[in-house]
Amino acid sequence: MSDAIHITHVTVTPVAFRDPALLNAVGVHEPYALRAVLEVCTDQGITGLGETYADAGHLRRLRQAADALVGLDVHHLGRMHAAVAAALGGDTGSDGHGLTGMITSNSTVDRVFSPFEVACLDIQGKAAGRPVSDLLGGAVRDRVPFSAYLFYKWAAHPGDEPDSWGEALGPEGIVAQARRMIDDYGFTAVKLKGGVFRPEEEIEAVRALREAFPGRPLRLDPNAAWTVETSLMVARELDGVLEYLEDPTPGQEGMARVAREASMPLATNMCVVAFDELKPAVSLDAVQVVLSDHHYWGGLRRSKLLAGICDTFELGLSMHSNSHLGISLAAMTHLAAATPNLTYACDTHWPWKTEEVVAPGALEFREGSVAVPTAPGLGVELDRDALARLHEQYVSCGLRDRDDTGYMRRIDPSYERKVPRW
Ligand SMILES: O=C([O-])[C@@H](O)[C@@H](O)[C@H](O)[C@@H](O)C(=O)[O-]
Ligand SMILES: [Mg+2]
Repeated sequence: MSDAIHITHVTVTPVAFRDPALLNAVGVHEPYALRAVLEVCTDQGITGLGETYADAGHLRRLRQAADALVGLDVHHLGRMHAAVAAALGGDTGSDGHGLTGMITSNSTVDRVFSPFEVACLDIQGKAAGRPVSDLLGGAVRDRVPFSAYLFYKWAAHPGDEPDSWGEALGPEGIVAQARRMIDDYGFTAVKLKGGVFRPEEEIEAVRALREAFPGRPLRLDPNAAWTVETSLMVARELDGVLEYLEDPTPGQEGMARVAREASMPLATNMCVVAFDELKPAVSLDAVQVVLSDHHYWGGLRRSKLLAGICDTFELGLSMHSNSHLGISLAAMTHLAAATPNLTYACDTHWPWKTEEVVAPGALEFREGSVAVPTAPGLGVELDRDALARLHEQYVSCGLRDRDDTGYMRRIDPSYERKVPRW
């Protein structure tokens, strides 16, 4: 029998990496995206990696949880989850940026536990000489497909030089962006982040994508910017064009009203974001596709539990993404590879990023997909110089919470966050 592997200490390093001026329903991305890199160290000398959000409250909770996990065996994930819950003692996080739905004390525990779980699976895999996908039941696919993730965007952050993507504020810019993303990465599915302009303009952009890329699955996600009536209008206009319509309107009741009449499935990463939201969603038939995300569903094994529930209730399963780095991409890839009913191309913000903390080579896009790493654990290694540089950038950039609305209001003081807006 293999030995216990005890956690001796955990390092939590916040980092900031450059992010373009991407527009969404609540404002615009700030010049830096924040992430936290976790290194879980053990008495066997094996270290595991995790990656998560780095908003100030979340960082504080990560550190509280880290102290409570010292001494536990990395195989005892259930005890670790309980230890995190006890350490947080009902402390509940908040969704300041308004893009990820309701946060409860249970879902806060899942959010905090997630990167520790990923790091412990990395350690278990390294100790056993097996990739993380094997610990999740084994890969059912060797490559994981991802979708192109298009954004309306400004050419630059105010005062900066234009980035290499340039401006995209209408159909022409969006089609050009899609073309480059498809040429560079080979994506086969395409998602447009909407909720930025009037719905008629976004319908036009989706139609332009359909014309430019016939046969490719298309998605539109306005992050609940529309009323039920507007959502139904868009659903009628894009009948036969969208693979799924993501979070057109706020709340399960509203989504259910849209779902009753829309021809395409509705997907969500806003109104079903925790286990206790599944039962009402199923009873209401509010959504047909759940976008999983191990960062808030409590890690990779609890995301597999979500997959089982979706399978049982005949819900489709796709994968959500925020701005992220390579540790997260590795975890997402292992999870998707080992989840048979994850049949949609996963979201990723990957192409928007120009800086990284993992050493190059382990994760490459080809034909829109990433090969599942076969090395033990997650199969990625930290680039320590890059980690130090991006940590310095975190210290000097001054950002401590994601605040797309606040940043937009600094540029346009008349900007208001409205849900729904149209
Ligand atoms: O990065 C963004 O602006 C996205 O809107 C992100 O925050 C969302 O959580 C996400 O991509 C989504 O699918 O809603
Ligand atoms: Mg979404």
